[in-house]
Amino acid sequence: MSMIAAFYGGKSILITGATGFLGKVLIEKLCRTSPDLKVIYILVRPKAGHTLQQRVSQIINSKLFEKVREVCPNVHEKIRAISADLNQNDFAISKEDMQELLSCTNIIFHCAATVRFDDHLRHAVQLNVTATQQLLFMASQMPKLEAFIHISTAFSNCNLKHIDEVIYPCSVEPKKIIDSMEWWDDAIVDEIAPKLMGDWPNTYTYTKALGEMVVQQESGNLNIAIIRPSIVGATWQEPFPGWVDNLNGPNGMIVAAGRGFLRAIRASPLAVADLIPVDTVINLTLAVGWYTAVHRPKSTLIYHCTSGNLNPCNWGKMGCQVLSTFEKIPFEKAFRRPHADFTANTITVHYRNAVSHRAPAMIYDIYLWLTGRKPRMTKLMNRLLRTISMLEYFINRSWEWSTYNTEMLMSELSPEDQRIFNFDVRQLNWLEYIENYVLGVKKYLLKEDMAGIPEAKQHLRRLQNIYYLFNTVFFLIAWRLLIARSQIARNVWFFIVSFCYKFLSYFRASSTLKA
Ligand SMILES: CCCCCCCCCCCCCCCCCCCC(=O)SCCNC(=O)CCNC(=O)[C@H](O)C(C)(C)COP(=O)(O)OP(=O)(O)OC[C@H]1O[C@@H](n2cnc3c(N)ncnc32)[C@H](O)[C@@H]1OP(=O)(O)O
Ligand SMILES: NC(=O)C1=CN([C@@H]2O[C@H](COP(=O)(O)OP(=O)(O)OC[C@H]3O[C@@H](n4cnc5c(N)ncnc54)[C@H](OP(=O)(O)O)[C@@H]3O)[C@@H](O)[C@H]2O)C=CC1
Repeated sequence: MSMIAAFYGGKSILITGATGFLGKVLIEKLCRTSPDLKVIYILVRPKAGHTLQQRVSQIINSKLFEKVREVCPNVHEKIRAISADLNQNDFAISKEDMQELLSCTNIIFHCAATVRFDDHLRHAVQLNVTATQQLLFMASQMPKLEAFIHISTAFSNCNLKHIDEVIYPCSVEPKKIIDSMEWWDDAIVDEIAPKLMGDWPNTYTYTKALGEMVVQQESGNLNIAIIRPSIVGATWQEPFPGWVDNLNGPNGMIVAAGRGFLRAIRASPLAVADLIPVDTVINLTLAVGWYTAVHRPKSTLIYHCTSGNLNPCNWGKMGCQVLSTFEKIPFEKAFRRPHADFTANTITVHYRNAVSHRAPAMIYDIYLWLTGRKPRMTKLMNRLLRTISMLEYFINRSWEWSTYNTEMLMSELSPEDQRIFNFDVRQLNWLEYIENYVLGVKKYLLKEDMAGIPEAKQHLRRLQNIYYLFNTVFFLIAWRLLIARSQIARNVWFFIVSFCYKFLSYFRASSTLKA
């Protein structure tokens, strides 16, 4: 019998960020392994014309929840959506709902965050710091609370090279920043942001570091743990391999490479690609929830959920496997044949951006314009290059994260729990994982049918022929222009033509003699 699964039986669990990438996998695993849990409260905001109930139904009726619907047919009754906006005071939760949450909650998983790298500092502080502070305040009023699990990121200290499972202080106290945000206007925030952020590359990683400090400072008597995942990727094993549903992190790059937009990226092929499957993160999260509640460690434990020190894979190997998977499983509607490489040299990057990214986009836009359609490729390409520029920081460096607490927890689990809540990345076969990842991007993110593969291959062959034709025409025009302007080019051309003529004459003469 799984101790972890049994632990969640009969429990009331509060989840923030439940509609997000990690949140969905968390609910799925909880409902599948502990169908006898009492209730999962999820704090959800109505969005894009969808009511709360519609948002929940969309999740429960999705492919990801296929197994859950079998194991726990009354899953609709287990999930109680509470209208909440984490940007508002008291999260804009109604009095009755708040009362129920305060009196019933046993475990909190705090996943909500803004994960955008370019978010305005004010918004990032509001969600990643102030909302965390407010949630901790709510937690302190929950008599039945057994554990508060905060999801942070392994990159909250990306300004360091070696990172231990401890909280590192930021130079300015989070409380001061929260207070200042109330009276600083946007112009002041914009001016002061780079000074506050120092050597953090973006508002996301900086505010996640502040969020951890808040957790430490406001922990009081709460039983808290922090989980720091690195770059979270598609599912490895559960509920099925390759599930992914957003364009964050590597996903967008895989789409861009598979559709032939991405041709070159500034990256160190030997830098460690610290990817971690989302189901591994969730298994660790549930194990940490159990351990924190049952063993009540004396201090707040931090768990690194990373792959680099236990089973490293570098960007070079990952990129090769992504590209070789496209050969077998091409994406539909490719702009060009997938071919991309990593380059470390800045001049080469500028050259490749001009020749391999911007020029084809402009040529295609001219073609669209000439055929009476709206040009769009240059805009799309600029967006891609902007995204790449934000990701570059993470693919040109390696970090070392120690994993003592994570390994300690692994050894505390029963063999049954080690199997059901597996977070041992040493068992991960990268080549197989990446192949399933690319397949998952095609099936679950791009929603492409596998039956379309022959047509996609045919399309790539057509693109290849267009590429050869374009290059030949381009070469001939360039050569013709050169000959018209340069005596040297004319001499070379004369030499080549006369050489070919002599060779052909000799070949013809010798074959006539033989006959
Ligand atoms: C040699 C072979 C190469 C083969 C590929 C190999 C893969 C290598 C990849 C390397 C990737 C490394 C990634 C490292 C990441 C480190 C992460 C740290 C971990 C974390 O803790 S947090 C989670 C990560 N967070 C993110 O990834 C968020 C990043 N996103 C943003 O910050 C913003 O979205 C961004 C990129 C600034 C764009 O902002 P904006 O221009 O305002 O666009 P929108 O977000 O509003 O979206 C508009 C539009 O664009 C679509 N979109 C968004 N992102 C992408 C994308 N990456 N690729 C393609 N399209 C994207 C979005 O869906 C919208 O479309 P609409 O149709 O709705 O308009
Ligand atoms: N994905 C990754 O690679 C990594 C993620 N993490 C961490 O994991 C956690 C989850 O990330 P992930 O699932 O990828 O993020 P997503 O962007 O997929 O999900 C974010 C969640 O937060 C919710 N949310 C955002 N703003 C509000 C608000 N004002 N009120 C209520 N809910 C809100 C979103 O709700 P809505 O659907 O309404 O927008 C969504 O459910 C984060 O803490 C992140 O820092 C850490 C390392 C890597």
